[in-house]
Amino acid sequence: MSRPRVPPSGRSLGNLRPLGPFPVSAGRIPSAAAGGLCHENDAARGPEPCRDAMGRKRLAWPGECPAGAIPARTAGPGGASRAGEALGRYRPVRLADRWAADLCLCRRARRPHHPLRLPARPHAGAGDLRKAASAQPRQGHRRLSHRPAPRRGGGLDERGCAELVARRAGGPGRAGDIVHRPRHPHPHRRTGAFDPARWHCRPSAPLPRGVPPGGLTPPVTRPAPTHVATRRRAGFLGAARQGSAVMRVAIVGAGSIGGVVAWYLAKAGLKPTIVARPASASLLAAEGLTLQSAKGSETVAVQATADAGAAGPQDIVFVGFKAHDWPAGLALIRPLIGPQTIVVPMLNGIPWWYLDGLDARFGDRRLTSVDADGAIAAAIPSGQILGCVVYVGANRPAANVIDWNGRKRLILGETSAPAGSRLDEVVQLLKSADIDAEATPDIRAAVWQKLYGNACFNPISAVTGATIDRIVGDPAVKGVARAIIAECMAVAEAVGITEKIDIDQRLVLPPTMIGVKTSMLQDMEAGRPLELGAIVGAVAELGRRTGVATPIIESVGALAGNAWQQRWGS
Ligand SMILES: NC(=O)C1=CN([C@@H]2O[C@H](COP(=O)(O)OP(=O)(O)OC[C@H]3O[C@@H](n4cnc5c(N)ncnc54)[C@H](OP(=O)(O)O)[C@@H]3O)[C@@H](O)[C@H]2O)C=CC1
Ligand SMILES: CC(C)(CO)C(=O)C(=O)O
Repeated sequence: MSRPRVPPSGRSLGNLRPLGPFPVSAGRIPSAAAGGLCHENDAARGPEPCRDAMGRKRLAWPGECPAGAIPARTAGPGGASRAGEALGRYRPVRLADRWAADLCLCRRARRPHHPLRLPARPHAGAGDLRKAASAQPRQGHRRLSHRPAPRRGGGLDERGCAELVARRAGGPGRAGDIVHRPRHPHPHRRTGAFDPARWHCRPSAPLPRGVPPGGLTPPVTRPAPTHVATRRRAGFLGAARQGSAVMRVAIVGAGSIGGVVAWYLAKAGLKPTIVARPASASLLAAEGLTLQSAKGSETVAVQATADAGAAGPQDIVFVGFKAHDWPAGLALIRPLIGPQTIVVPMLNGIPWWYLDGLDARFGDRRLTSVDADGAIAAAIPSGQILGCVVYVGANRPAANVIDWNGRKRLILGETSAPAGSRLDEVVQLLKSADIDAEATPDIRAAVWQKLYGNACFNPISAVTGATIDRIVGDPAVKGVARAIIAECMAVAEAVGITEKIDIDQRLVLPPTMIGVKTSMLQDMEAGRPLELGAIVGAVAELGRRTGVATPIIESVGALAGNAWQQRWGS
């Protein structure tokens, strides 16, 4: 598999330092009290005017602490030392705020993730983790925790943290233990009080279960088929929880996005089956799936197979293919689909199903830019699809290792049927696995909301090689992005989307987008095909059908395609 080249600057998902005075928020951590959001979708709400400590006007993101309003450090667990704070080594942030932000820290102002420690030096970036990963035998890197920076002045090192927590919790601490933020809403958020019972300490090398040291390929367990009537009565989740019926969940295309979803489902004990090409399937089955983020690195055991027929019909199939992978990948999906199967394509761009169920004025339902010969529509029954919009940032340095930016938001919606219980159940399933899933009554509006960003950032990044912040940090390039969004909005309106956005607000980045390479830039760097059909071609195609001109997005798309050809051949 070709791997993305890590540029000499090391500026990748995890190792970032924006250079210019970008129109981004000042890197404050959103406050819990104000709802602390940290999603790209915050762009839809946009920054709000406020004043900083000097009384100057500035824009702040919803939930963001204005500079003058950052609360003083509270004396809760993990508070940094006063000395460190005075030296400017620590950001005086309440931990409750950090949890509320789900450790979704601004790359520009990113601080170590350890909830008990806020030292000065940035923690290891993705590049460091990769080095560490390659330096260790696979079996030995089940937990590739970030090695904390050496102590400088105040702050606790990892060992100190473990001991402190253990002391507070009244139990023994071990060096290397990782202290996790509480999984559930926590009294700290309201009171700031410390409740040791709520903290988890995990041993340093406990995972994955079921992967023996030699790395055996575990058999793919194929649960006994459940009587459909039973599942219907109990609902999917109900059936799974009763233990009388095992819900069968498969992930096909466990790349960056599919991998994040697979990891969370596996971690939650839902035993998803990953269906992949033989090499990836054996690697995943033998070594597990590793997720690396600012929180650390953890590997879970997964069931993986290249034999979709053996896995058989599933209750839910999540598909993480890129739009152009679908036609070739259908062979892997078909055996997983039975009459009750729900298929969830996790995609950027305009999906092939977009025109299903819309009125006849759009003519042919088929979008040739994404489903040229109608093979996808023929293979996936339209009534069994749940649309899905993905707010996750991830990269895949190896077939079983994912670098992840910490976001795990999926928006799901019915594509043609009215929203109902099956949508709720899939959302609940994802939530039960700690994925931030939401149901929307209008999945097409959600598709466009996300597409406004992808349609400009992805092809521009493929042409220029710029991370997203550098695109909006250059006024001329930002102008191109603005023009592309305006064209997209005109097409969206023509196909019936009434929701409007403020383009300038859409181009003010939330902290998590700083330094992010788009998936299209990652593909460009790795020599993989670009997802231009769904992100550019389909917008232009819908524009043609509705009489809306899209010259800018078509031009940038053409440049991106040409840049790929010059670099990688046709
Ligand atoms: N990456 C990101 O940050 C984001 C991506 N998205 C969107 O999510 C979707 C998925 O993207 P992403 O996860 O990045 O894609 P990746 O390229 O990381 O993953 C694609 C997966 O599909 C597999 N695959 C492709 N073709 C086949 C085939 N014919 N048979 C079997 N397996 C196949 C690949 O397997 P193999 O390794 O064997 O090639 C890989 O596991 C895209 O629409 C993307 O735009 C949305 C938000 C953010
Ligand atoms: C850039 C990002 C994460 C959000 O626009 C994305 O969706 C992509 O990389 O394709």
